[in-house]
Amino acid sequence: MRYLTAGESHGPQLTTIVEGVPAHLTLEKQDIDQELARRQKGHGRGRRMQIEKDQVKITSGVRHGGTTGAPITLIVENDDWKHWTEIMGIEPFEGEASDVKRTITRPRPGHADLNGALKYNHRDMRNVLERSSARETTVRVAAGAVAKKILSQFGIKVASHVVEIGGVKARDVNYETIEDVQQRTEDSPVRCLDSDAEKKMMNAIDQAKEDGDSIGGVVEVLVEGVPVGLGSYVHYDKKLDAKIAGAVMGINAFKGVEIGIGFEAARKPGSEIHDEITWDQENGYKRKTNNLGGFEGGMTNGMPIVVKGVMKPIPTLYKPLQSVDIDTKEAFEASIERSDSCAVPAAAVVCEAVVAWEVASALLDKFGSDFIGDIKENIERYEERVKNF
Ligand SMILES: Cc1cc2nc3c(=O)[nH]c(=O)nc-3n(C[C@H](O)[C@H](O)[C@H](O)COP(=O)(O)O)c2cc1C
Ligand SMILES: C=C(O[C@@H]1CC(C(=O)O)=C[C@@H](OP(=O)(O)O)[C@H]1O)C(=O)O
Repeated sequence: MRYLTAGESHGPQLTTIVEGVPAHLTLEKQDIDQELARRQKGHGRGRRMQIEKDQVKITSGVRHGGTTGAPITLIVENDDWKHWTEIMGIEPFEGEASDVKRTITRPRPGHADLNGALKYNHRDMRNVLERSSARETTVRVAAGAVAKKILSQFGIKVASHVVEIGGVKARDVNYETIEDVQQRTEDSPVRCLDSDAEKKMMNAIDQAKEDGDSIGGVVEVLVEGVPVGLGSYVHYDKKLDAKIAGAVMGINAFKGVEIGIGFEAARKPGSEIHDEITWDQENGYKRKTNNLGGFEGGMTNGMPIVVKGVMKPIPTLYKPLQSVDIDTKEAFEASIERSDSCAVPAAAVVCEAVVAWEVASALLDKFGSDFIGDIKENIERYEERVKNF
């Protein structure tokens, strides 16, 4: 599967074209809207999220609630667009050219503004921020919702939770089932499983906001029910753990990825890290532990996939950092755009989407991608062979 996205943060809409989705997958608008709504929630978001009520329009590739195998076009309109038509100057606007006084000439440290302006020769850095904005993650979540729907056909479940915000760490990351994680995180304003840490995280976000500052954190994505052997060791660009790492790093403001125990592996001997192999008649091969987060040799090993991503603090600060005006070259405080003070809970949903996408793509690479019924049969046959191996 592949997808492209297009659209500006304050333009009319975001669009994605998703290609390679098997035919005869039941896909309703609601499957996507519920993921879009999850992405909009979370303590610490700015005023923009009160303006938007993200809903998808499916304009191709789906008929009578089922996919046809043709490219699927997904559109999310920006409700805020009506306030930005003059500044954006996108057709069919027929007024004067954009008001030059609204030109952005003071780059924000930590955002794409200055590098993008230099690279593309934009003297108005709005041309950069409109596309570098994480508003684009709406349609990545929409594409991820399609991936999740594919995975759900084969009993593969995806969830995420927030494990750290602004230095406050969740202690109780124990959970019974993946449904338990899904339920408890939906009930939490910061998507955290530890209710003590949840309150401290909310306080940290409120404090950052009061101080005109921002904070980041760590999210964890879990994928359960994955067959053994997705991805491959035979070539670097077939390793599924590497693809997942790339997808997570591709999320705006993500600065690090861990698979399983990740960086902790540097501090422990092999005897405490590697997951011992067992076998029994009923279940076939299993692991006693899951330190390596479901991967060996770039392939899934049948254990749950466990991926962590680190999000840096939001760059736009109400207490701005020093910058330089690109017109006058004078030192200025950076431009203040309306902003989130913490978007880690929302980013967890984005992280889920991009991981689901990579896993679903690897699944279709292995088992075929034309008709959902053929894929089911292929998986059943494969799982039988693996069990009796
Ligand atoms: C869900 C989400 C919301 C974000 N909201 C903001 C925001 O309100 N203000 C801001 O300056 N950056 C925000 N960011 C981060 C910027 O988009 C990001 O830092 C920027 O694109 C530069 O990319 P980089 O941080 O990956 O280098 C957000 C990121 C995510 C994932
Ligand atoms: C719009 C979203 O996030 C935006 C991401 C973002 C950025 O710079 O990344 C800046 C803010 O945009 P605005 O200035 O319009 O408030 C966020 O609100 C969204 O997540 O849907």
